[in-house]
Amino acid sequence: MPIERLVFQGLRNLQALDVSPGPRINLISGANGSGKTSLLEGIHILGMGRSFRARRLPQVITHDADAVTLHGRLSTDPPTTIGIRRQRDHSDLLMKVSGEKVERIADLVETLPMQLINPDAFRLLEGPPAGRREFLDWGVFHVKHDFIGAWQRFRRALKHRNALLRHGRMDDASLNVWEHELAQWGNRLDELRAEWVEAFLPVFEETLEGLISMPGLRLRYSRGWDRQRELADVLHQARDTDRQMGFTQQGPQRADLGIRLNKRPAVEVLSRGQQKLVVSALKLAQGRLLERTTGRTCLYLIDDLPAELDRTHRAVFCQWLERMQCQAFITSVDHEVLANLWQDTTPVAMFHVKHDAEGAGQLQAIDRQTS
Ligand SMILES: Nc1ncnc2c1ncn2[C@@H]1O[C@H](COP(=O)(O)OP(=O)(O)OP(=O)(O)O)[C@@H](O)[C@H]1O
Repeated sequence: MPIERLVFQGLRNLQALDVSPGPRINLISGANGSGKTSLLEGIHILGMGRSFRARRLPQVITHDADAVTLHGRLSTDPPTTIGIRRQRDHSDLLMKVSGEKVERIADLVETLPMQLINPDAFRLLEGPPAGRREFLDWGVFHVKHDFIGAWQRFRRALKHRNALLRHGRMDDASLNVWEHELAQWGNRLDELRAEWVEAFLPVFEETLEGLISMPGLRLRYSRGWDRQRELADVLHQARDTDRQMGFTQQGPQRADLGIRLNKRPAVEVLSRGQQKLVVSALKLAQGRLLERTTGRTCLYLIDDLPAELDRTHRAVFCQWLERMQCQAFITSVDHEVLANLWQDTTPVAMFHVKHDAEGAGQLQAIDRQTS
């Protein structure tokens, strides 16, 4: 569901803001350093409980402020609100959904499904498997309701097994207990992931085909341990080597999404631009599958689109966003580049971030065309 109101205070260089974004395409323009990315960052924190560029949340608090407070209202009936507050001198992150305090980031993620497309996101193909696992689990989390329970039980069992391995004690009875739990929930995670990948593949292939023709490209899920063997046996037999290493070497915590072109790793053969299109197709396909399976839309945060895609691919990318009925926040230095890419029937809201001599950024609505 789209965000219909944003109220931010104490976020980087941005002055306190209270804006009503459009339900579909929101274009944010402004000079370098004006605060465009900071706006996307604030929305990202609302939905994910963390920044996409600061390791620690206090870094996003305006230099002379005590706290950052972010508030969003979603156009559900009745409206859903999300509130986040982080004080500089407290380590706790206060999170509220519809006025109720929540403890788990998963509650935010569930409330506001979002995908980020920025220069870092384009490293999804070349980066470590953890990024691709996160991508995979985002999809599974939103469409498979028992995923979070299975994931939490699996993580708990993994933590206990790793602790026993590290302490170096030959406590086989305890290991048996946690390995049993680990195998049970690990197998469940694998089933859910495999089912999701099966549904995702055709959507991804269709989306990619719409962006660029790449017939030899294959996406393959690997579960993290030998396909021919039971997880329980793998864990049992690996006890000695796992003890030496001090952690569990095989299992769903090592799963990956392999992306290959004509049997070679895609990163080795694709140009930077082609990699960007593959990642764009992955991200768009996530939102399309979410829409198809749950009827919910995914919010897209897209940082500096003109810099990332050429004119033709930019236009095709925007057509997908239009078709998907999703809400998107797209930044660029110059709004002219993005303003004419949309059909007359698509509601487009435009904002400009103006910054003063001291560097403070002010978000202003500059135009709006709705159908
Ligand atoms: N904690 C902070 N408090 C105040 N200002 C900050 C803080 N952190 C960063 N800034 C400043 O905020 C400004 C906005 O940065 P931001 O990355 O959002 O700009 P941008 O419009 O996306 O720029 P670009 O087009 O160059 O990517 C920068 O000038 C930066 O120095």
